Amino acid sequence: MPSVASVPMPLYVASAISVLLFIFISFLLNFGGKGHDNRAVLRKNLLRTAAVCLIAGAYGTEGVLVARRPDNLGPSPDHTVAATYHAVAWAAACLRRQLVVSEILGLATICLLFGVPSVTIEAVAGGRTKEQTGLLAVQFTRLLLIVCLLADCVSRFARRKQKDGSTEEGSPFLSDGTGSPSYGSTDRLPIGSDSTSDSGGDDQDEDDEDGDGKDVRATQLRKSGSWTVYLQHFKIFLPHLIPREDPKVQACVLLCVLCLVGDRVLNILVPAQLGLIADKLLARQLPYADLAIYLVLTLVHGNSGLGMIRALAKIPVEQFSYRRLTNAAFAHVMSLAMEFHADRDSAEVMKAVEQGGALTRVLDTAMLEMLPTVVDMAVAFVLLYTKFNAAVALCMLTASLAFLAAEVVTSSWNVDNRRRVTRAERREARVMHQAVQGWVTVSAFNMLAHERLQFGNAVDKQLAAKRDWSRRDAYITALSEALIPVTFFALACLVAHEVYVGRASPGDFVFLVQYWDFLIWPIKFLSHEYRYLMADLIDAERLLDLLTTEPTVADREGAARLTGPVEGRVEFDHVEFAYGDKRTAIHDVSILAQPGETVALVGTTGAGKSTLAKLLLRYYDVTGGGVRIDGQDVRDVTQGSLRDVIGVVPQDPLLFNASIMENLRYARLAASDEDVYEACRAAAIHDKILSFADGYGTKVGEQGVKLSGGEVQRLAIARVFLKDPPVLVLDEATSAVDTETEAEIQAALQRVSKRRTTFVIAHRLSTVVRADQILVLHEGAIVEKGRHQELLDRGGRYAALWRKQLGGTDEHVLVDV
Ligand SMILES: Nc1ncnc2c1ncn2[C@@H]1O[C@H](COP(=O)(O)OP(=O)(O)OP(=O)(O)O)[C@@H](O)[C@H]1O
Repeated sequence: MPSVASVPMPLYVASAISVLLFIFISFLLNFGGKGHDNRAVLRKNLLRTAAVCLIAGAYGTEGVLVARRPDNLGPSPDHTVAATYHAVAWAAACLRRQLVVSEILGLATICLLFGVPSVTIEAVAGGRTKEQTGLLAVQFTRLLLIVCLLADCVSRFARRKQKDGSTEEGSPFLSDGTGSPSYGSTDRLPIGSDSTSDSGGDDQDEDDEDGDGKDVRATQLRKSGSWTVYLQHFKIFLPHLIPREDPKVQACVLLCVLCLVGDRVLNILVPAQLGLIADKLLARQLPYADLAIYLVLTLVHGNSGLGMIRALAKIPVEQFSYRRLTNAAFAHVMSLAMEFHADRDSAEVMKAVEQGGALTRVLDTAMLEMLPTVVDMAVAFVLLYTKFNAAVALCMLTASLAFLAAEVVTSSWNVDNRRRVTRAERREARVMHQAVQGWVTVSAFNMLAHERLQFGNAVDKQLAAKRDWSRRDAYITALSEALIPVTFFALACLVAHEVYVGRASPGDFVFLVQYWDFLIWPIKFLSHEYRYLMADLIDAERLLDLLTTEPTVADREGAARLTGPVEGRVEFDHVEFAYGDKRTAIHDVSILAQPGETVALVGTTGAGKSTLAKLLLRYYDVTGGGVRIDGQDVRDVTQGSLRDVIGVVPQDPLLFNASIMENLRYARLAASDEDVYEACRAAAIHDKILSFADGYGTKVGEQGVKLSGGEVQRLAIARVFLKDPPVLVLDEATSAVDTETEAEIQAALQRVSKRRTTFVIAHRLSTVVRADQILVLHEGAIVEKGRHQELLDRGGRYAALWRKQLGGTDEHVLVDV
């Protein structure tokens, strides 16, 4: 007699797994979201709520009816388990404040997919008992309700589509319109911004202040919504983490994967072998041979076998990510424009790059640790299902997913604390860097105690943040790990029952005990890794911020090199410029410097002289007009080729903490020793260098602190001589030398400037009297223009400046002119 038992049991198991996975994935996608926008929810009215409740009730009834079915109809635990899973899923949907369209659609589809075939099989089977007919009626009613609900969802979706017209047509149903795979929430809670976070609000604000508002992007990231949306921001790191073009690293990844596969096989073989030994012992046989096999298997399985090979193969994989990521971060930071560097604290930038290094573990963690664990769970499911029954397998799967879900929830409780830690670390680095770098100022003002206090506070803050994070981490670990013995207890009860009823042997129980270790360890590891992966991502937020910062000055697509040989005709054509939102720094400035001419820029402090030099070097782009060299706009040529033809002696030249020779060669790496000596002679510093104990090998200290201001300036001039560019910018190049040395350098400068266009920025007017043009700047505009004598004759601003300097007033008087 055909009976309900003719429905294939795997159909029920598959349906239970589908519903379980659907709920889990739906949870993952939704977690962190504040809610769903109108398009994604069905208003919860009485009819719909009643329909969902009835479906849940129908599944519950089906479960009870099947469980209580008389034995002669064939016990069907899989059917009962599947019905229970569905009942719970629908009950959970009913308990939500809103009915989410995607969830209803997903659940209904799964139910129809598995429900229709099973009900059809049961319906066509003849000779039903009264109970079977009752069960069929329940199932049929349930299917009808589901179809109605599905139709309701679809019609609502269609109505919505009509209303929204094309706007929604293009967007995926589950999308929030931003292309993100979320459920369409627009206003989401920041990840981890739960009310239970113990990071005090005040502290938070204070820390944000520490960031000087530079955490804007990180804040945007946090506010971006659920963690799936959040993770998408990190896509830009993928090329640096995946070894697409490196066969050696690819081979190592493959080796790791093979080790993992071997590991998974041994995960089963080792406990199976132990089960075999237990069975032999119970049968009073001596299992020496099996014990020897067990020994070999465990040796291969452990850290002295596959573990060691994997550890060795992982080294190049980790180094690959580190190399790519840090090089990319360094190159990007260095390619950013002056605006960025003027705005950021260098210590913080360095710390951000260092913190971002945590991402190098991502490939390792995601590919080599987390992915295999998912495979482990699938293998364990099949194994437990074939060895025992669906209940045992589903119990394991449910517990694992619940464990992971708990991890996702609990980890989010600590996200704010982690952000506080990274911010506090960056602040600590900044305070230390500023104090160490500014040691001279600190000690000159006798502020050592103050700096110690500042640093101490920064350290305390960092430790307090870390303490909060670690404490919460310990609570989270304790909470999530409490699930482990509970799961083992449930599994052990189920297997013990199977042994008791004779469907499994005691050896199978031993198998479970050993296999449990292999199974739970990766799951524990997975959740642990998830937590640390989130921490790594938080640490890398500022690096992400840096890497996504567009340079404000960049080479145009296909920009050519400045074509040469460059004669040095420099033209400022009605140039306008302002720093950020500040008031105009340069206003309608036009200058034409013919090749070989010397143009002097004089004027009050803050008049805009150095700014003009920065515009020539294209550290900033003009906001109006244009700057041209030999008729080529500096914005149309590559920055590299532009800076190759300009030599600068800045107001405060920076020397690297290396030998004098190395510092000089920085201008031209291929320069011979004789070229360097020649340049130094021209800059009147050669004899001085030879008088040092180590001559050209003398270390200059950080920023050249071991040299006098005049010596540093002359070395900077020598560097430019060595570079030998067609255009020179001397920004107060001789301000720090005595009158005698200045005369020497001036003579040298005149010699070299004969062949090149030179811009001289000077406060000391005696240095510019021979200039071909003298431009007097005032508040960003040229107010006077001419040669020295012409300007004196005019009796204007320049003449007044000149008189004051002749009168013996010091340079500071110029500030007030
Ligand atoms: N990075 C910057 N961001 C914002 N404003 C700036 C920046 N650099 C300079 N400024 C402002 O632009 C104006 C012109 O500065 P600039 O350095 O060109 O003056 P200067 O004539 O060279 O002065 P000095 O003779 O003292 O060197 C000043 O008011 C200055 O405060």
